[in-house]
Amino acid sequence: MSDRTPTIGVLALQGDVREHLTALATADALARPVRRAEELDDIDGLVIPGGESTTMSKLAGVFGMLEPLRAFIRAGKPVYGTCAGMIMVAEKILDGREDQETFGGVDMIVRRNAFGRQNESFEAAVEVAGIDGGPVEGVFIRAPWVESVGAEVEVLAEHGGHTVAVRQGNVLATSFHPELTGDHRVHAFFVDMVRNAACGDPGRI
Ligand SMILES: NC(=O)CC[C@H](N)C(=O)O
Repeated sequence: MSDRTPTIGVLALQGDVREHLTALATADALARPVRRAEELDDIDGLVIPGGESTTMSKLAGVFGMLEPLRAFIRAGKPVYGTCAGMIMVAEKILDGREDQETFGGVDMIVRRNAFGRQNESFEAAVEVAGIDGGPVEGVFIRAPWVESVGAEVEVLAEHGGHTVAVRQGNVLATSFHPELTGDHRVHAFFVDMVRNAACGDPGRI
């Protein structure tokens, strides 16, 4: 594991950017907002925040970020998507806008607003594989769930019989928002993924 403090960007096109910057800083990373493709060259990993994936997708197109982000993910740089960010790293979306583009990276089908129909917003204790110290408090806000995954995808957590956290190699995704609680263990887990990737170890769990 590298001792260097990793620099982690938060995609700042739309969504709860500030909360992720704070959580990453607490988890011992240098955190900075990223809005332009050139800024991807200076970061070791990227968080895609929660927000509204249709807007984020549209803005990514307008700002010329779709292809650079796809290349960033393909290059093996660690990426963590929360909620709308999870949708953005899915290969396929259900209940999305017809022309909604994603960055991809995780071979999964994600259903937008899946929990939202019954219940707009709720919190639940979620046991996440690889996160020690008991369940994390999952904040679900019009959250997606993972409908199905390909063979390369590890399911890390489920809630109510639905997959809510996954990892495929360098890409981590959760339906819920750990940045909205004071518990930054999921961010610390991601910072470790970034450290391990920076020293050439894919750091699979
Ligand atoms: N909290 C969230 O990020 C909500 C995601 C939102 N429902 C979407 O489809 O993008």
